[in-house]
Amino acid sequence: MLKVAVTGAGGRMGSGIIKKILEQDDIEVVAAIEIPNTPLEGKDIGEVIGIGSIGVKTNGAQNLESVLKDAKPDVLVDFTIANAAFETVKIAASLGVNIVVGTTGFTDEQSMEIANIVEKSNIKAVVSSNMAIGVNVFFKVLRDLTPILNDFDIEIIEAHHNKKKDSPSGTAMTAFETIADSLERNADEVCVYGRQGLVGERTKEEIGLHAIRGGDIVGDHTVMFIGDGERLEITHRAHTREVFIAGVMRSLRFIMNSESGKVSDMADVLGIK
Ligand SMILES: NC(=O)C1=CN([C@@H]2O[C@H](COP(=O)(O)OP(=O)(O)OC[C@H]3O[C@@H](n4cnc5c(N)ncnc54)[C@H](OP(=O)(O)O)[C@@H]3O)[C@@H](O)[C@H]2O)C=CC1
Ligand SMILES: O=C(O)C1=N[C@H](C(=O)O)C[C@H](O)C1
Repeated sequence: MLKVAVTGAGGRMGSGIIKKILEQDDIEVVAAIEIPNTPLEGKDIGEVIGIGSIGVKTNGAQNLESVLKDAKPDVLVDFTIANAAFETVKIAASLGVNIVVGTTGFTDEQSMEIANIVEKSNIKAVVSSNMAIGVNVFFKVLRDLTPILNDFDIEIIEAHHNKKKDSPSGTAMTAFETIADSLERNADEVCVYGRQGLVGERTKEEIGLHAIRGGDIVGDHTVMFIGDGERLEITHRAHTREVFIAGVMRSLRFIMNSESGKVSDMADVLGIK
């Protein structure tokens, strides 16, 4: 049985992951962690997420280290916010707990530090801005397509629900980095976040990133390749969080056989590198 701790256990993704794990024969939830000093402390997480008692208490993240020492999970799954996830990764790694991280909004420095921590502590890790199969095929298509359309103007648009805290989405940032990398452009120099005011004509190199927020949109991403007289648009739309949760289940089954000391991504999990 694979033992899993979930941080952000009461959130949209965390609660969905716990519900899905309960349907699996080979995976179990052994710890549920919420924000530090949560008023939910001590309550059964099943009651908190509306499915009735499952025999796992909710803990505040201020006790993360002792909770992990007691519960001894094989893997910690984190869908929270970047600064919290960064601290959680440090604690999990120091205890030799493997990690599946879907949280987005890390700075470049945090992402690099996570890779260093994983290497130094020799844990196993899957980190991905988007766990949906379709999005990871979308990234692969972008990698193949971009060099062919290298003289087209490229713009990225993402749309998400009105509760999302980070912007642009992690997926849009991964798409941007994939494209900039394929074109051998310096990501810091070519990134343009939205446009406002007298910005002048568009440069050939720039890549625009635009974020829409509203209602209950689960997650849409479009890359527009715009030429003179034609344009090609590649779009992925998530209709339900179940697609991300399915990716987490695949990651959990993949991780224990993955390489230690290295951050794997969903392309590794799906075998589409
Ligand atoms: N990789 C992927 O496929 C996907 C990634 N995501 C990403 O996952 C993250 C979470 O998204 P979502 O579930 O919608 O967000 P939610 O806000 O619904 O859930 C986040 C949860 O984490 C809790 N939390 C905050 N800080 C801590 C902490 N220090 N320790 C433990 N729990 C904490 C929050 O509590 P409180 O509400 O009280 O602050 C909340 O319950 C985002 O970064 C999002 O972009 C989302 C979907 C798919
Ligand atoms: O916050 C969300 O909801 C999502 N976040 C991820 C991101 O930032 O890319 C993945 C997905 O789009 C949903």
